[in-house]
Amino acid sequence: MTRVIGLISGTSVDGIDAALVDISGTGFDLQVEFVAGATYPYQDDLRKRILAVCAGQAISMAELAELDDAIAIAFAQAAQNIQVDHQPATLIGSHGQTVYHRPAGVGDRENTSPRHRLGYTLQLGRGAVIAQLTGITTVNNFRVADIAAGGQGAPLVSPVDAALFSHPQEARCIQNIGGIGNITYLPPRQDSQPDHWLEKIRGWDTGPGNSLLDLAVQYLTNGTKTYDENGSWAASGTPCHALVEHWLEQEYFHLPPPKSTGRELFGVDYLQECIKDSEPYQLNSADLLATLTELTAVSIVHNYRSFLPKLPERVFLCGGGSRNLYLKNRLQQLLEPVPVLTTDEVGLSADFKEAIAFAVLAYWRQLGFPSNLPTVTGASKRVLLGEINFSQ
Ligand SMILES: Nc1ncnc2c1ncn2[C@@H]1O[C@H](COP(=O)(O)OP(=O)(O)OP(=O)(O)O)[C@@H](O)[C@H]1O
Ligand SMILES: CC(=O)N[C@H]1[C@@H]2OC[C@@H](O2)[C@@H](O)[C@@H]1O[C@H](C)C(=O)O
Repeated sequence: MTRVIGLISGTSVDGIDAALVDISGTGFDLQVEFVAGATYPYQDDLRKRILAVCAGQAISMAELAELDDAIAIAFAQAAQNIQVDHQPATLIGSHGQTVYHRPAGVGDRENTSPRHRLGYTLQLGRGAVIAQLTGITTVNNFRVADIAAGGQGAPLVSPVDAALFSHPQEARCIQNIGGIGNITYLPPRQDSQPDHWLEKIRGWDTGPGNSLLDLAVQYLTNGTKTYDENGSWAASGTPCHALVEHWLEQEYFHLPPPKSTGRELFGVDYLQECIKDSEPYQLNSADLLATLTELTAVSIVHNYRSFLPKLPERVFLCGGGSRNLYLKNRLQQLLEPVPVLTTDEVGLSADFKEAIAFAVLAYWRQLGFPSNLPTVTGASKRVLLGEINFSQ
């Protein structure tokens, strides 16, 4: 049994999720026991600097170095805090903070080969610094090896979903709704030989999760609120279906997987376009929020109906968006009769699933187990994910 800390701050940039877990087993046959989880919000100034860089603001190399230091120190502090009152961990898996993601094969429309260009991705918060500050071996930089092998470098949680949520008879979808949404499709495990089962797993980024909703709430409240708690503001409005239909024409929703995205596409500029599009309809604030929430729900379901081999028997939500009850209800209605639950209902924290996943990815890296799934990321082969930083 290895006690591992998983750390991530996602595209919402709301803070560092830390999970303390005990892991045993090998390959996809793992036992993962959740010991503790907590979210450590970024200091206001650090969050603003990160969001500015994510929005494309230019910074000097000196500022980049300072930002990287500040993030690494905050991550190391989160690792220290989560161990208080617990037996210490011997391994850390740190995703870091994504500040830039350029998916593979996107950006050069002239070239006829869809995957001709390597992706590029940057997660700040150096693992070597976290290892030195905590005294714990730290695995980080998980995405780069998959990208070097021609993959998207995301989503990486799909193999972890496969280990934790697969069912012998049931096809399942695990739908993360963070800043960005991503899906893992898990065919029934009993149906096929292990290798064949792995090849049938699918996963990709479905598009916006909460990113547009959070930005809209900040815009509508002049920054006094950061998200639509429980979706109650959106629930008080009426979605404009004509706008949703129009927004659904966006190329990303029609791009077949493998695909990944980020705030570079579904960020501030995208929201401004949406607001401009909405002007002729004279929507009030609640209607605008309801319409953006509808886009998140409809785009997820559009992805399912367009690209899954078949609809799953059950869908399990995770990520902060699973707490948006209006969004959850809309997903339930649109996917009827498929039940839409949360991962909590099968015993794994919806809030800390991503942090747990990076603990598992670090554990796999330490075992020397190649953990990307080429059918998900589009990589040419399975590779070891993550770089190991020893503390001495
Ligand atoms: N009670 C709630 N009601 C509605 N929305 C919520 C609630 N709690 C959290 N959220 C939403 O969840 C978001 C954070 O989700 P999460 O932490 O899963 O995202 P992330 O991990 O940063 O993103 P990603 O998975 O794309 O990397 C918040 O920004 C907010 O929009
Ligand atoms: C580049 C990057 O950080 N991508 C994130 C982001 O947040 C959600 C979605 O886009 C996802 O696919 C990915 O993270 C998760 C943890 C993943 O790799 O599975």
